[in-house]
Amino acid sequence: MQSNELKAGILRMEGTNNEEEAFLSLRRSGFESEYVHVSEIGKKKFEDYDLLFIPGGFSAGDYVRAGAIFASRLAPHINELNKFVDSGKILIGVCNGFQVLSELGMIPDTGTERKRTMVLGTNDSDRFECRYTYIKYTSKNKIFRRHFEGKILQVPVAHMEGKVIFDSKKTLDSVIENDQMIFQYTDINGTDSSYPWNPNGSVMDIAGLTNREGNVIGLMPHPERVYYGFQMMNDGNKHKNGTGEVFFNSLYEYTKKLGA
Ligand SMILES: NC(=O)CC[C@H](N)C(=O)O
Repeated sequence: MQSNELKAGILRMEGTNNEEEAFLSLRRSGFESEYVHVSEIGKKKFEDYDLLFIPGGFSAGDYVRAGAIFASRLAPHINELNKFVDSGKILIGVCNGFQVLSELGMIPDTGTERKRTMVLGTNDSDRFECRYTYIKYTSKNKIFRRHFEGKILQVPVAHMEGKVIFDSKKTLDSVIENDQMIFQYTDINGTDSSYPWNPNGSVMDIAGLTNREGNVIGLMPHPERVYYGFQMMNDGNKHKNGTGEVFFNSLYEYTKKLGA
């Protein structure tokens, strides 16, 4: 019997450590989740999934650079991955997953052909930053707009290499012009973004970026770690729902509409 459920594939390899939170979050929001180890690609085909998720962690021990080895394991399948993205489906990377997408040159994708134009460098603090942050949703990206427009969200970060650095001003200008800056770090009021609000020193306080079309998403904070309200930090506000629930519901709603 064929399943009518929307299927999310969670890519993983040795050292990914957020796949279970991603698996459960995707499932709670309606997807049928399935792990795809990099060694299974080919046997499991990207085109059989409705969304692909690259989770956080320390793939290959962060050797070379965080995400570099994971990206090199995906590089032989880049045509298939590009086809997946060109079909309009969502490819999303969180933290180590964002590092992988940046290494692959899939974000911010400003050229006519995908080539690398950014890195996620070592945090300005030279430390692993593991704590709650606030991010604001400033873009008009259609996936999250309905729920997040004008909102400030609490989401935790846990990374050492999260500082967005572009290769040129031209890339930054193009990112702004194409509305690719999806999340920016801020304080709780949306006014201050100096350290520690911006945990890594990212240019323009960037916490999340998309490709030009808006369906490849990379972000450093971890919405899968705050699916429920009780996982949120007590900051005086009543967090009935976790940021993650709304985030993953948005992914589901968008994917469902795509297939309709
Ligand atoms: N939580 C994570 O995905 C960690 C990301 C990466 N290993 C870093 O420290 O930069």
